Amino acid sequence: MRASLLQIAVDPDETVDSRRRRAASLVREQAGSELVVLPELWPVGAFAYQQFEQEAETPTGPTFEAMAEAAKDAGVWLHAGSVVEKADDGVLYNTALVISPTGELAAVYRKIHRFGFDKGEAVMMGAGEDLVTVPLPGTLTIGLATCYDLRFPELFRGLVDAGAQALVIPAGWPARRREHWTLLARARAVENQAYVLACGTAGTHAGVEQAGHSIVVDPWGEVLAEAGPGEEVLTVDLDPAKVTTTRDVFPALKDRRLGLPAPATPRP
Ligand SMILES: NC(=O)CCC(=O)C(=O)O
Repeated sequence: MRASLLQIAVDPDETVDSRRRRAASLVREQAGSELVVLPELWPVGAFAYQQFEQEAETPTGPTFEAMAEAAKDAGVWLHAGSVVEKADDGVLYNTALVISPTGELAAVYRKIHRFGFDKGEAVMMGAGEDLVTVPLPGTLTIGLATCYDLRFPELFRGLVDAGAQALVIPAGWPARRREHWTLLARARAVENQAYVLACGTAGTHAGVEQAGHSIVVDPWGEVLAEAGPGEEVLTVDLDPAKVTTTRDVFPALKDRRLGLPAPATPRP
C-alpha cells in the first residue's frame, strides 16, 4: 500500500485559495498512491487564530470541494487534513475530513484534545467526542487523531481497540518541540503495534515556525521515512500484513491487564 504525506508550507504570504489550488494539484500528482495525507488546518494555519472565524467552513465547504475533485481525479483515499469547521450552532471545531477515491466524504473527525491552554483553539473551539476509524477496503483500517492528540495515549489505545491498524495524524507542530513529535510518533507506533503516519506543515504562520519532519513509523517502531523541514512529499510503501505479524510475533497487546481493581488507598 503506497501512502503519500503532503507536507505543505503554510506561510502568511499565500492566500487560502492559492494554497487550496496548490494542495489540489499536489494530490493529483499522487495518482498511484492508495492513501494521501494532508496536515492539520493547512488552509489557514494551526496557529493563525485570528483567521479562524473568517476562514471557517462546513465539512462540505470549499476545502472539501477542491479536495474531493482532486481525490477523484487521482483515484486515491485522501485524508484531507483538517479545516476550521463552523457547526450549525456557530461552534467552531478543528475537523479532519476523509474523502474516498470517488470523491465522497467518508468520515469526519473533530479533534478531541484542543491545544492552547488558556488561548487559541482551547478557548475558541469545541472539543470532539467521538473516536473515528475508517476501513480502507483491501488495505488497512485507519484511526484518526489530530496534532496535540498525539500526547494522549489512551485515545490511540481506543482507536486500536476499535480496529485501527494505522494511525493517521495531521499536525501543525512547532519546530521548538520537534523532539517530542518524533518521540511520540514512535511511541504510539510501538505501544499500539500499528503504523503511524504523521503529516505536519512546513513554513511559519502567525509567527510560529513549523517543524515539518513528517514521519512514517512501522508497527515495530522503525522510522520508514522522515521529511526535512521544508515543503516536501513523503512517499512510502506499507505492508498491511506487518501489523498482524508484529502483533502475532510479539503479542504485547494481548498481555494487557484490563479491569485491575482501583488502588486501595486513593491518592489525595
Ligand atoms: N496544533 C497543535 O495541536 C499543536 C500541538 C503542540 O504544539 C504540542 O503538543 O506541543
